[in-house]
Amino acid sequence: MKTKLFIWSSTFSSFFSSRYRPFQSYLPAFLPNSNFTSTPSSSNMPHQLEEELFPSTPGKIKSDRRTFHRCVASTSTLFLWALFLIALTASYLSFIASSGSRYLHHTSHDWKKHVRSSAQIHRKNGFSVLVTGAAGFVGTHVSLALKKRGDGVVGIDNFNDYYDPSLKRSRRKMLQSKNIFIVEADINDRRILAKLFETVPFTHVMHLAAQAGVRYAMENPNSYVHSNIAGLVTLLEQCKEAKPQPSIVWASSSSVYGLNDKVPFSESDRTDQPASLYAATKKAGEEITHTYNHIYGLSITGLRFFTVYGPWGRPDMAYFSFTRNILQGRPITVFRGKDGVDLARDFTYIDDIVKGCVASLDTAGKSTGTGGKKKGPAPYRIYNLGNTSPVTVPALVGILEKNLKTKAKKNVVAMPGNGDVPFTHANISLARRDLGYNPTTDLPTGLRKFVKWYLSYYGYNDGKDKSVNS
Ligand SMILES: O=C(O)[C@H]1O[C@H](OP(=O)(O)OP(=O)(O)OC[C@H]2O[C@@H](n3ccc(=O)[nH]c3=O)[C@H](O)[C@@H]2O)[C@H](O)[C@@H](O)[C@H]1O
Repeated sequence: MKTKLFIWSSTFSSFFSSRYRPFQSYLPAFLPNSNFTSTPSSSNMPHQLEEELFPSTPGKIKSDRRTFHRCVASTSTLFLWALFLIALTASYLSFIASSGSRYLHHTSHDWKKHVRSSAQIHRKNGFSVLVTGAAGFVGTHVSLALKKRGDGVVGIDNFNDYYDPSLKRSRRKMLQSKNIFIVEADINDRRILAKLFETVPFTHVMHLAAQAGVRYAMENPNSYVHSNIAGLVTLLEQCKEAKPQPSIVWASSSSVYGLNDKVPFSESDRTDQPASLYAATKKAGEEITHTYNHIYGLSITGLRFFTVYGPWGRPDMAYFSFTRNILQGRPITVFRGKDGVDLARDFTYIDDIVKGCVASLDTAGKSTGTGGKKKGPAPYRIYNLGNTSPVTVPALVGILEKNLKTKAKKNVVAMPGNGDVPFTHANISLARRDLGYNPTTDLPTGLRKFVKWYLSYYGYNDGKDKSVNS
């Protein structure tokens, strides 16, 4: 708060002094002994002489009356500025008060009761898991799977509007019906994180909160730094201090392979040539988590997800927006690579991803530190979670057309230089070996399930289309 006030006052005063330099030069007119003058050379000069030597309008000598009028005008402007400053301070204080009350709300007796009940474990040797991004696509599915088998699950999500927040609220409703409580807060909020860890000794953190989307990074780069870098560090700081330290499994991305063209992509391949800021922040996340593993003994597992799709998915992704446009008779834009080559993705169905996440939690191994002190080496792992069979984007459109029984209006354009990569293809041998990961859903099967969900969720089955703003 002190820092904020300082920034405020210094911004205001520098603005004020640059804006009101002319006003300062009039002050000596009614404060004869004042040293508050704008021209250093004039500090010891009689007022009349100064006016003659430095008239405000070159070539003209000002009359006393004009000076007087300006003084009056400037005094009233100063008064208006003072009012403005008071209003600004009042609104700042009310903002502080409201965020304080949000914090109090979050830490109330009722809040703790909800958190504890949600974290309750209902199986032998079960986990209590903090799921960040729990109202997100993968977060929702993983939370449900953990709860179903008897683990305690508490969610945290900031419900931002990167895509339609009403979809996130519907997911939350579904989780609530299974007694999964989601705290509405940003992972950058240290106080709330501290309260959560104070309330529950989490055994694991499933960190899925992130600013997703490859192309949006050109529109809003700072949101990636805020969530994927700053948010990650805030969370790790909390985890490192926790007693006991939780084991952490988190979502990296296939995009870290960037311009790598060795296929299929293996974990040991180059990841130092990201093609987008999104990819760069995920790669940075891998380095940052390594540091926390090395210094503080946090057990870390990073999962490189390959274009995850399915029911309750993300409206910003191609399969989702294509479905919406096809149903509404609107055109879709299909990107094509260099020399007319089709783009391809190793599309991975959500249920397979969930199995990979849960297996990662099960095999994570313990963190070794406590209260910020490392006691010995802890596991640091990275796995690809893909499907191992890339499909081209036109083939994806074909499958959707078949399921929707509607032809798409396609605009085929060259892939813009906006962070996209031409193809992805996962080598999943490591995940198979260590996690028993074995994807079983191909794209036609997965998209059939997605379309079924989409039609029902957006009311097509009752003849309504609620997806216009999705
Ligand atoms: O694996 C990941 O790490 C990432 O996967 C996902 O990124 P992508 O693989 O780029 O998925 P997605 O946008 O669905 O585009 C799919 C294909 O459609 C093409 N595409 C896209 C839009 C469009 O209008 N036209 C088009 O042809 C496009 O060129 C591409 O070839 C996640 O969004 C991201 O958050 C991250 O998790």
